[in-house]
Amino acid sequence: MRLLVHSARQVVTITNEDVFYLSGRAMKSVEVLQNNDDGVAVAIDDDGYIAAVGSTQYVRRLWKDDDFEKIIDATGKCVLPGFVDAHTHPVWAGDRVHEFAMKLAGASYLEIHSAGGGIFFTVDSTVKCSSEELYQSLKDRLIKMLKAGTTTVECKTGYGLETKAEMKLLQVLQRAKEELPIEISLTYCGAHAVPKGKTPEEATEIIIRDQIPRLKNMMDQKLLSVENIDVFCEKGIFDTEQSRRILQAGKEIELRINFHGDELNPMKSAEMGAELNATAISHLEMVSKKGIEDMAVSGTVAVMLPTTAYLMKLKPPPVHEFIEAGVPVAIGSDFNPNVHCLAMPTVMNLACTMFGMSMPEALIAATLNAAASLGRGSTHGAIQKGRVGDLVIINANKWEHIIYQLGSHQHLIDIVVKKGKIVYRSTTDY
Ligand SMILES: N=CN[C@@H](CCC(=O)O)C(=O)O
Ligand SMILES: [Zn+2]
Repeated sequence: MRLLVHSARQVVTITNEDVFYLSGRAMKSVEVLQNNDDGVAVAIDDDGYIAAVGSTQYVRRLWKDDDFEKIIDATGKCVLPGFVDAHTHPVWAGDRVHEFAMKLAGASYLEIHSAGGGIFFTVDSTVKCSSEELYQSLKDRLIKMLKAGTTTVECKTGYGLETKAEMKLLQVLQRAKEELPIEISLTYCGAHAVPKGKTPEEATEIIIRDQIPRLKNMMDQKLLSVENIDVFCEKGIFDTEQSRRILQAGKEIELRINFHGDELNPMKSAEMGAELNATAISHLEMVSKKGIEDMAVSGTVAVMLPTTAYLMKLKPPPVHEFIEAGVPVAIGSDFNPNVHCLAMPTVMNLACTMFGMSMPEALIAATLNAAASLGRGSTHGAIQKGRVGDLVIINANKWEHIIYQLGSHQHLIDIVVKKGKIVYRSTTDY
């Protein structure tokens, strides 16, 4: 056995049902094991999967202490599933702190983008960097995410745009996937913006005729393992029909559809995504009622991004309409040079304060439902026998502190476990 965590004050299992996600009324509460005698324990096997969860006495009867490679005494602490960040753009160079100042002074995101800033500024800085430089900054960001409790993260390309540069970003992410202890779900997002000097139609053709076939070729040669395809479906970027063609081409090479839609303008992205059986759609501030209904039917996950709405002062998306309609709602940090947030505890706090979510809703959105948005709803995001042994152990006697104590996750997170291995321990930092 790889790991025993025992005597915890609480273990938040999320659910005891055999489900891939939670929605509707089932999001109102999370399953918490608490035992006032000798606390609660989790045992993780040699392959990194959860072998047992229950009272410390029960779990300790199943094995001898000598059977475990490592034992953690979690007396007085709470154990949660590792967080799953459903949406990030982590590989880029050149910060945009100057644009933050412009936005504070009133400039809008699309104004900055149309004037050649925004994504274009980042692309210009990124393409000048070597793969090694990009890898080192990516690694630094991913390790910070891990220390903030994220054990699985969706990572997009999108700051290369041209074919060669996009393939380079995919390779940098692939290296991180192979070398780092955080699990990565890799997303190809060549359609993040229309490269300068091209029309959206020309860019769409290049993506379909050149980039996607190259991607397939590299995947066939096992040089890349990309899981998802993304596009920025937005007025002035890729329209809904161009987005549909790109996503369909990705689907044909067996990528899951997971894209940006209905953010700044109503685009009927949700309706289009549901038609294509998208796994997930992000943002959705401007979604229509029909779009919500269609996503409920197709089982598409709605990925809400509270940091973006906060920074850009967007109208909050209709989170409760999604939940009541039966759509699985997830959250993500949307880490990118526009929104510099690496920590899911902060995202959960903003989901509550900005979007009116309850703490159980925010935690489910940051674990099981985020896992579902990455095709991992049956294996990640909950502490159940047979699921991956990803844990966050916090120095608090009630799990809600991880959301309530805004900006304090560094002080609360004691240990992060990925597949039964300790990948971060706060004491080693001091
Ligand atoms: N909307 C498109 N992509 C990002 C922003 C990327 C950028 O501004 O660099 C987002 O999700 O918010
Ligand atoms: Zn994004």
